[in-house]
Amino acid sequence: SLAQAGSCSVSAAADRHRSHCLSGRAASTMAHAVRHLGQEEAQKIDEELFSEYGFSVDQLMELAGLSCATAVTRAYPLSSLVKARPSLLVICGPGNNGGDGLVCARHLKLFGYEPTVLYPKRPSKPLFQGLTTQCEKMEIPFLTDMPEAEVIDEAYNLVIDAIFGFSFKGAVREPFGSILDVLKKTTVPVASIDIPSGWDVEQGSADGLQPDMLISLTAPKKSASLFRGRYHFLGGRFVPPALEKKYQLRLPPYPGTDCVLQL
Ligand SMILES: NC(=O)C1=CN([C@@H]2O[C@H](COP(=O)(O)OP(=O)(O)OC[C@H]3O[C@@H](n4cnc5c(N)ncnc54)[C@H](O)[C@@H]3O)[C@@H](O)[C@H]2O)[C@H](O)CC1
Ligand SMILES: [K+]
Repeated sequence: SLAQAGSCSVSAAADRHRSHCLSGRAASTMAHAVRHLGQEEAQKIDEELFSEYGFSVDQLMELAGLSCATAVTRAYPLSSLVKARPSLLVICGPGNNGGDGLVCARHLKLFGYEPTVLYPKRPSKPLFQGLTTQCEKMEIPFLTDMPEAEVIDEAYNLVIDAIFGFSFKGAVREPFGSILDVLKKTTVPVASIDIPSGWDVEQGSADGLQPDMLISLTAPKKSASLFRGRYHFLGGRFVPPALEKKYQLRLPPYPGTDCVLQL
């Protein structure tokens, strides 16, 4: 309200809640602030980070995965988990979204969680082999099959969906169609990395997965406006200002040294 707006000061704590503290007009301006990217645009920015800006995939994947682990820890701190063990299931797909999932699992293990990974389609590239070895050496178990929905609800506090990101297109192919069908039947919260898997990157999916959390990387994609879960975070604090300006991303300022921001 306007009365609240007058009493709000700009501080790190207020930063996260600033849209509640602004006047109606300013708040609606804020709502338009972060740009939502189309699929081709997201892929173009990604490509430019590698070609023009000299980043390697490994670098950005490490920062993306660390952001995801940090955001998950913010939304579901160890003290909030309902099961006796801090168990999580991380489902990784065949592309870079799956790679983010492996990095996220490794950091979550370092943060005190007990992640288990399902990684049914593994690319032969050294990057993904390395990330798999790192998880195995961290004593993160890998499942051979997708468990039934009831087993997931019984065994895990949370599922991390790292199946598809911004390059997903068309009808879901196996084995991921069956995996997503099971995931839709589970009642434990799902945290999706970058895109809720199975959603069209721009149009979403009316009968698709409905995650409790979405971690948008670099900038939210168009379908993020249809996200109805409790937690929407932005991560991937690696965008050079010149690139942000070129694509008019209008990213909200990350507080202090944080690598994530709740939207
Ligand atoms: N710039 C950034 O923000 C970074 C984001 N990262 C993450 O990378 C993904 C995008 O990765 P990419 O490899 O381009 O694609 P995906 O992981 O989305 O998936 C490609 C993978 O999936 C297969 N596939 C596509 N459609 C289908 C389908 N209908 N059925 C089955 N399989 C499908 C395709 O064949 C490929 O194998 C981004 O979202 C972020 O999570 C980087 O980690 C860092 C930079
Ligand atoms: K995903």
